[in-house]
Amino acid sequence: MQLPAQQVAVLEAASADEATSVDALAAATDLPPETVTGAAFELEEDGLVAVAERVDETVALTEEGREYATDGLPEVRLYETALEAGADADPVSMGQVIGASGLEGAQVDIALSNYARKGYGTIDSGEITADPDADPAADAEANALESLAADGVLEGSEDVLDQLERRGLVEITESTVREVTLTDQGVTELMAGVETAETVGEVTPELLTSGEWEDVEFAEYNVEADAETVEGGRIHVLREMSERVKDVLVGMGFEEMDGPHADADFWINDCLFMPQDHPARTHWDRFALEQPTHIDELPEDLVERVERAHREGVGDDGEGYHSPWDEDFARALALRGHTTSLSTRYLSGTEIGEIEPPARYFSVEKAYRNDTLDATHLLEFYQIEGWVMAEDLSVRDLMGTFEEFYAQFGIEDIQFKPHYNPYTEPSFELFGTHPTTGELIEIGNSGIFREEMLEPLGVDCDVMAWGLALERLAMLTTGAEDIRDLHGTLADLEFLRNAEVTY
Ligand SMILES: N[C@@H](Cc1ccccc1)C(=O)O
Repeated sequence: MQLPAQQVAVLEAASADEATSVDALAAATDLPPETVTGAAFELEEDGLVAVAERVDETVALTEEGREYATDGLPEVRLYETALEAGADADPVSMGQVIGASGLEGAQVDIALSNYARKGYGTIDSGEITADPDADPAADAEANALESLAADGVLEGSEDVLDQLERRGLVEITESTVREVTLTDQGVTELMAGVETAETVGEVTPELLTSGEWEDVEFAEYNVEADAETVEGGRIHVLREMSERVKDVLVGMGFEEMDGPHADADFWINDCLFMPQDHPARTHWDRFALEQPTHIDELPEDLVERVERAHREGVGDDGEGYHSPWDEDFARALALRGHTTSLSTRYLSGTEIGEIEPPARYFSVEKAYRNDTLDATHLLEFYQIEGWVMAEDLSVRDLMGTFEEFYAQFGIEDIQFKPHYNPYTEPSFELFGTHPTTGELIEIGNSGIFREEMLEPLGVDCDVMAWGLALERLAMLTTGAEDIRDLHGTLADLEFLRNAEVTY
């Protein structure tokens, strides 16, 4: 009989006595596994082979699992230290045992939450006891970890495996394994002689113009064959997040602001009543521009009013810093350290003319700071800037706006902390709880703009305002624990492929 080349290869590599896996056949035939699978199904249809399927579980230690396999499970370490401290006789202070155990950070919680569950002892009102009969050598979880680390073989029951998976110490992956065995008919055909039929995988212009297509045999498609996973492109999760934030704010009645990334210090700081000798205005914190160094145009009358506010203060009592002020310093260009520069531009009337209350504006744009890169800081990040201009605004309005905004992302537990900004009074920092670590993370800064800032800008009603961090919001909604997983060179591709913007 005649068969396509791949089928002949698989048929010849398969055995009647034992089942051969697709991977083994792929190695033997030098064909990709998906081609072998396709050929095997074709052969099965012709009754020449039997294809059996099973699901294989592979268990691998996670980084944390590997760590515990070497150092011991935190609860076992706690137990051993408790024994040394004599907690098998009398209760001992927890602080003392934890200190002596060398357990740190999250490991302390892990130790405590597993200690009593596994019968190592009790923990009650700050004191710990150790059950003298407990036996760490018989700890099924520890033994399973050890055997996995030593020879990749898991010893232990399904329950232990489940528990280890729940604790994030092992990762279980399932894969379908297909095995091929020759049937009697296959053996008969092989003995009678199987030849390779030339088959054609696709129609080419040459086949069509030469008319050869009429005589060739076409390979059949098998839509069930496993194929290589093709990762398509997608919109970056931060971009999606930013689009979603914009939708939410537009839905709340806000209009969008737009403006330069590199801007005069005048708009970034001076209009915010930030004294020119403020520490955030030193070259340590800002990215200055080398070329051009200064802005060309600033509205003269506004410059004059801002200078007066800095030098003489504002209001009847002339309160303020009475600090020196230099126009050349204000004209210097830098990458904006916050997008509040857009707010000052709009509030001053220079962008779209005088704005009448009630009005609401926002932007979701990049800001740049010479910070130290860590799990919650990037050198460039997105700020969700916003402000509301109206008569008689209060802190309740500010808090209510945040509650309404964050609730749309499923965040219902924001917390406020009194804060200080040179340009707002009162001021509040906002915090949210990280969904997996439970840590409070700062997600924004806000307040009610001071008269010293608003008067020179020509605004004579209340303005409440904020700058929220888009990446931090994304950490709360996606569960990313490190801002660098979201973007930058260390970003985890697997995470970026799968992360969803929830709301
Ligand atoms: N500019 C502030 C945020 C803010 C804007 C407006 C009012 C109050 C605070 C920051 O970057 O942290």
